[in-house]
Amino acid sequence: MPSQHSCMKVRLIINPISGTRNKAGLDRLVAESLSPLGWEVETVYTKGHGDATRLALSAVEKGCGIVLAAGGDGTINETAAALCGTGVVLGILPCGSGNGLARHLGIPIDIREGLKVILEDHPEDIDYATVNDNKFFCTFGVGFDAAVSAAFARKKTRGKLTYIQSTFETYASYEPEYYTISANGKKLTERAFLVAVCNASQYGNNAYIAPSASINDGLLDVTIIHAGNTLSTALVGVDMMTGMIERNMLIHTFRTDNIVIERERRGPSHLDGEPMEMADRLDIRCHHSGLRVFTPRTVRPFKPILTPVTAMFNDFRIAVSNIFQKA
Ligand SMILES: Nc1ncnc2c1ncn2[C@@H]1O[C@H](COP(=O)(O)OP(=O)(O)OP(=O)(O)O)[C@@H](O)[C@H]1O
Repeated sequence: MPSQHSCMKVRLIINPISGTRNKAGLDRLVAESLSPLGWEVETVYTKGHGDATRLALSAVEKGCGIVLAAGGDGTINETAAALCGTGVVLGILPCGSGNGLARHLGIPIDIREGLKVILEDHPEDIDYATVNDNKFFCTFGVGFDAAVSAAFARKKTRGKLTYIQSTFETYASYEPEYYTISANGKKLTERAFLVAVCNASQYGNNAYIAPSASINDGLLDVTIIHAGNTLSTALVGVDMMTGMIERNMLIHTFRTDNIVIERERRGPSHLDGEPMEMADRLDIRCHHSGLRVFTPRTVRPFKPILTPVTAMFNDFRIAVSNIFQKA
């Protein structure tokens, strides 16, 4: 198969604890699947937080032209952070619990199908963003979503069911906070359930917090969920899972290439689903076309209800087949 990246040195970074999928034999599966491209694939494993950045940086230094990351949004974030502006192409093999960036880009969650995207050899430049110099590629948030990320990180198990459990547990005791938001020459202060700044359309697990977001428009989609009562806030969740959040009365959305969020004190936030304690002032910027990623040549356009429901059935099918497959 002719490839613009033939004879390329490739590093495969695997996070063994991401998601619930068994990773035994994944290195062999990747090497076999990509053998038609003639790439020299070296596999390394992460041992803890920050490892994927270190391993991706050393891959760049060694002259690798491609780095493949097998994990969830945390692993993709750490890997991609080292590749921004280098021209080295990131390949995403979704093995996480949420897989928000992969889902946004239309990369199949089935790993064998995901490998076909790499075989298509179709790299594309996408935007990324920074919050006080920390990079994110999918979503950043303060408020309820940050609290859920922190709760999820404390759990001993991973996967979609643990996310759902963390969401309900957090919801039971969550209190909205005040935020002052400055963007596009305007300033507003309000008590919000959450403020999400989105480079991509979803948190992961088909939770569409910004269904219209484009990842290569040089802009971030901001979704503010106003503080409401228990029922109206629960309905936001339903609209988010069906891709209909923009029509919800509790939502305020806009686009910008930079935004400042101020809160009363430093506190929880999340970057691509990874919890992080951050400052009271959050300076967020979009960096246009800063990362090169393998993407599918064709992606079906997003359709409310249809796209999320199809994805949900597909996830179920993959979960069942993963039970019977080793890798
Ligand atoms: N060997 C390891 N042991 C424990 N933690 C690890 C290891 N390697 C990486 N990590 C950390 O695991 C965390 C979770 O990884 P990741 O986000 O990829 O999976 P996930 O949370 O299951 O998926 P998603 O982010 O899509 O929901 C990251 O913070 C990462 O730094």
